[in-house]
Amino acid sequence: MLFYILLSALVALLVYFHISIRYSRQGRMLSKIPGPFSFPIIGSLHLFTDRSQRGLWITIRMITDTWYPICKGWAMGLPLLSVRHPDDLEVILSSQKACYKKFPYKYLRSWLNDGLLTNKGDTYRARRRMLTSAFHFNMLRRYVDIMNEQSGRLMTELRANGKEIVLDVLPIYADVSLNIIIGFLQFNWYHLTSVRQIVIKKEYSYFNTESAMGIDLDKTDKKVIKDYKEAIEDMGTVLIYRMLRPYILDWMMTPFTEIGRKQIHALKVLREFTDKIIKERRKYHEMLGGIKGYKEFTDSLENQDESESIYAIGHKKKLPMLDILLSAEKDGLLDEKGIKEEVDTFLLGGTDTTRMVMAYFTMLMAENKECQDKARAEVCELLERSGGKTGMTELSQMPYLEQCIKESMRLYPIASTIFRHTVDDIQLKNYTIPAGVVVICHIIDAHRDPNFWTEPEKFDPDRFLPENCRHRHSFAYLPFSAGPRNCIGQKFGWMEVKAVCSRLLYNFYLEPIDSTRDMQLIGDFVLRPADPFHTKFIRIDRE
Ligand code: HEM
Repeated sequence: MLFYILLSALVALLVYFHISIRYSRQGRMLSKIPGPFSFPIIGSLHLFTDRSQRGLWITIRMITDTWYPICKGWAMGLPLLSVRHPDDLEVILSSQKACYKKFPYKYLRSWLNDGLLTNKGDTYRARRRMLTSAFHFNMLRRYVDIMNEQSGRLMTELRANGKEIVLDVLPIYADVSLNIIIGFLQFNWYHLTSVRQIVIKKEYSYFNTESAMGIDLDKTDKKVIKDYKEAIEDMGTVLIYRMLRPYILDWMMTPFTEIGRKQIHALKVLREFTDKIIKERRKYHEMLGGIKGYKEFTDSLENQDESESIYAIGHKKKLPMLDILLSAEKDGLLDEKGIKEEVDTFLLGGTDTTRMVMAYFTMLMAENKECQDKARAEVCELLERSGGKTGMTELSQMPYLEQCIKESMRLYPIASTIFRHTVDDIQLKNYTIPAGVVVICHIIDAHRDPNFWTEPEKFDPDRFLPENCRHRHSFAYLPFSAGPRNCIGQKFGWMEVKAVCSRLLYNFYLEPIDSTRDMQLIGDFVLRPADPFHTKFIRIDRE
């Protein structure tokens, strides 16, 4: 008897839950938008029968193609709206009413907390303003040296493989991108000249000069970096797992489940890595007499003389990323937790992204020989004069290489899908959407929409000739997103990718082994191939 009473109560509760959601103002507004059939409670989750990462990718593509250009869905009471048309993307990404992030970014909060990627409101705006100065042109100029050094080192390693070698391109760029971002955070040692500083760097650098700056990773660092990369991959798996099972709440991520154990272990590794980077930088400043406050630093920016030496401690005019955070801490604008959140965020935002852009560029150059030769001719003309190095001047004079990278990022946008949460009603092209909806922005579908790109599957860098871009919808191409929450690191990432890709073409001919036509894609933090992808590298020997 008791069983039947409880069962009836449960059914009544579920019916109430269903009616109160679907027939609310929000539900009624969404009902006008087309979409797949939604069952009570589970909504459209029944479509996701294959819950692997491959299955997820295929189902989502099926949904966005079938219900072009907009569709709604439900998942355990959560209203979802899928958009891909540039007009709708423009409204969503430009709107202050939709610059919030909840699902699925909330699954990253156990790691990134209030870091820039996951934060919102006034704290977000204050931090974004503060961190923007790390990407000032004068700072970017200095980072070029790190990029040069790192890409040179990668080429030396690749060249040591012999005249010809077939490699899986996916892991190739992992170390170079991680080392460059550590260099960006710490800006260690590079431009420090005093003897005292050189002694300090040897004694106190956890990521000693060799590892952080990439001359030679020693064994300890290699293990640390391998574990770190695996932990990021594990967090990607956790993210997808939880996106498909929104009923799993944070408190359920315990050591008693496999997925809980995976997250706990990954977070431990990620935290240790970040703590070490911060600890090392603190020690460095202690040795040099302490860091200035943020206010003193920003005041001095006002009167900056471009030619001035900016690196000697005590005379800083611009700071590397981690020093901005430490100086903000000194002025009470940020605490230790905030520093960690931003370091974690930048490590995530700045490694897998650039690394995968380089990988797709390599695959596509190998498959498109004419474009490869043309880009190489441009690069060689510049690099033969500079002794193989890429300074700011060289990087600004590679228009065709840029077109090739842009076209790679069109076909394979690293952030293929991003999400926003509406906090007010918003008028899209054909529908008004209510507050409280998760908007899924399918950037990859906009990049391959035949209404905006002729023969969208074809690799054609000439699409990015200035005369061909002029009349294109400005939201048909969004590799770095757009609007108030666009990529803060785009100039840095763009420079890094050019530095590495130009050196690649200068050092190697590329030939296809696997084909991008057969490549199965999956998406977690970034868009990746599901399987290894092989390309042949043929060394170019010069006198
Ligand atoms: C070529 C490589 C890169 C691509 C394609 C890329 C793409 C993107 C995209 C599409 C977003 C928006 C994500 C969203 O709304 O969910 C984003 C955000 C972000 N990116 Fe990048 N990114 C790249 C490189 C970098 C680098 C090198 C850094 C750091 C140095 C970085 C740091 C960030 C951060 C912190 C955010 C969050 C910004 C905010 O919400 O205010 N990215 N990136």
